Amino acid sequence: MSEPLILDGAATAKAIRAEVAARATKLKEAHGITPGLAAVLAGDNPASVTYVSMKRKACAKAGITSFEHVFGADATQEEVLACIHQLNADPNVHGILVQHPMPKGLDEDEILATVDPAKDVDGIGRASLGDLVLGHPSFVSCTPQGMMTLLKRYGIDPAGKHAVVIGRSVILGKPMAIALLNANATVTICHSKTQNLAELTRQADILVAAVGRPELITGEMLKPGAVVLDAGYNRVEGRGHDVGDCHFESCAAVASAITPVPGGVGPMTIATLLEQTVAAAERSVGK
Ligand SMILES: Nc1nc(=O)c2c([nH]1)NC[C@@H]1CN(c3ccc(C(=O)N[C@@H](CCC(=O)O)C(=O)O)cc3)C=[N+]21
Repeated sequence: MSEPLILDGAATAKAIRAEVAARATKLKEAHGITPGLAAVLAGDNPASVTYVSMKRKACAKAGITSFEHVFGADATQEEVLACIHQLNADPNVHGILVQHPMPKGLDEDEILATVDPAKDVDGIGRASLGDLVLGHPSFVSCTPQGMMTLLKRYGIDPAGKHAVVIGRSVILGKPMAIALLNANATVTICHSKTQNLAELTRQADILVAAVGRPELITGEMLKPGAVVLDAGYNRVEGRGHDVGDCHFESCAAVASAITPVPGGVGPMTIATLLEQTVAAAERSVGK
């Protein structure tokens, strides 16, 4: 097999962020508004803290104002809900991101359901997920949407392909499976109780790894020529950067196209969040 196509999420995200910045400038000039994104964080999950700080920097560069509401791990449901209500009512806030996972003791479902659907730029509230299932998506969970954008920009059409999604989380595996189905793929969803995982992954024309198990997927589990999208970001002791759910070298030897970690799916997640925030601000002025 020749060298695979590297699906360069970092470069693609950079192009999207430039488009977002131009749209933000236009909103400012035409309507005098600056898009605003609020992050609500509780507890000190290290991945969440990293993500919120990356998001803050990306917003600043794209001309989006960011707001942060940080609670301790002992925050009460009432405090967090009061914060969401306040953000729903704030005209300077066009997007609200509730950092997942919320600490145990908080009812994350209720918190997400309280976010105004018009501001659910992270796409994981009931209304957004329902719209995705109905086939007329409003805001889509950022990581799946980022992967779909990457496929589109590289001219990879899922229609008629067998897509195998590993993982069934509400922010990743489930919405990715639905998005691929909406794009006319034949979709199989695998998870921790799946038997004969390798037998299924070997049938994948498009393989999406979204389980949070470092290097679970190896080259011998792939069909030659598969397109591999790795949404994993695992902290592994002794490795200088996050490690994906796929073993890169062995997978790259078999795949026709593959996302690296870092520099693949991660940057697309942030670019999508910015894109959907600008879209929310545009909709708020009726564009
Ligand atoms: N409501 C919610 N929505 C999320 O989208 C969400 C979340 N909660 N909780 C945490 C995870 C984590 N996440 C990442 C985003 C970008 C990178 C990313 O850009 N990573 C860089 C590497 C960054 C570095 O380590 O310097 C890369 O892959 O190139 C990683 C992880 C979004 N998440």
